[in-house]
Amino acid sequence: MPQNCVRGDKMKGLIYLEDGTYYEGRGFGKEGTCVGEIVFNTSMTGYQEMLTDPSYCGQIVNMTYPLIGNYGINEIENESNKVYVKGLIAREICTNYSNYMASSDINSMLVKSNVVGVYGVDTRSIAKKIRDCGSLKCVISNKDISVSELKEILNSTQIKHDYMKKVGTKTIIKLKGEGPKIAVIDFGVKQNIIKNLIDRNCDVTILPYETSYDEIVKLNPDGVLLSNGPGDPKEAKEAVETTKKIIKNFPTLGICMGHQILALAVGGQTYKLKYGHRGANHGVYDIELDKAYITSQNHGYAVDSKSIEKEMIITHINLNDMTVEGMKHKTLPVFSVQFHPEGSPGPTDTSYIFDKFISMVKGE
Ligand SMILES: NC(=O)CC[C@H](N)C(=O)O
Repeated sequence: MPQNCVRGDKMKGLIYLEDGTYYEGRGFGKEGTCVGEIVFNTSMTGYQEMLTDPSYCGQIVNMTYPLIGNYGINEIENESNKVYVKGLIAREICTNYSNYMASSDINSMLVKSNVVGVYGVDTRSIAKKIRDCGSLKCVISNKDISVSELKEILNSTQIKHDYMKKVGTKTIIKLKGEGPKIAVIDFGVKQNIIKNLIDRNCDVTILPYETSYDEIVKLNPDGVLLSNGPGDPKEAKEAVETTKKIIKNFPTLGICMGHQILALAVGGQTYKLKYGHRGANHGVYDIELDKAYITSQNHGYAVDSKSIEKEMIITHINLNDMTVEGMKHKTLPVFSVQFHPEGSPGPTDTSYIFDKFISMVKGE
């Protein structure tokens, strides 16, 4: 059993936010300094899924749950084959894990993946700060560095918004199955979305997000899934154009980024939320089923409800802030959700979304 000692027990850790606030803690993970958008996640578990979720690409994640690492890192709960989170902030880090599945600890994972970590700070007060100020640019470091040096780094570093290019498959991946042929447009797809399709016997083809409409037609899929992914949906201009054609000809499901791209494709608008939704217990109301669900969420943008009214019907709303969580097309077999029906981390109570999609694809 590894000892509960983080390599950085003596390592300094500093967080500096663009409004001038700074926090002193200790360092862990890879020794270094990184700049990114700071976001907070309120899940009590699921740090491994979060670290490997491509939708977090470029972001520094502040975990409000006070103990991170206690069940270790395993070979199974990866949402991709890389750590995409840029930096990690925790109240307390545990490397003395206790779990039969674990084969490594969170500190080793961050070191191996070149990810900077800071712990020993009040992550709940940081979350409150983000809630008050809205989305913030941030720099964290576990090097021997001063606050004024960090400020300088923050001001001189521009955050590049090219995350979509960094994630997702670059080649076509085929996963044979006996059921419906599903083409997944990969904006940074989570493995558990693919797993949900495979569990339903689908024949899955994962396509780079820049795949042309003609190439999709050649595959002759029974349905198309627009995946989750990082960044601003408005940057996926070509994908929006391709989606306009896809929805006229194929049953389509959009998840998270896919939902936002679908909104843009029907002439709607998306906007940046003040501080986003990231957690495993966001209440969502399914209007058609008259039922509330606890969902897993990770998004910083949302669909403007008024802007989609002409083409779409709103099917789900967020019970905290009443933002759009799901919609369906008025005439075409096309629908989408902002939350994550695959959970991971989080409840899988809304996995009925996948069943609904498969039924739709089969024309049931
Ligand atoms: N998980 C996702 O697909 C996130 C979508 C988009 N990048 C957002 O932050 O809103």
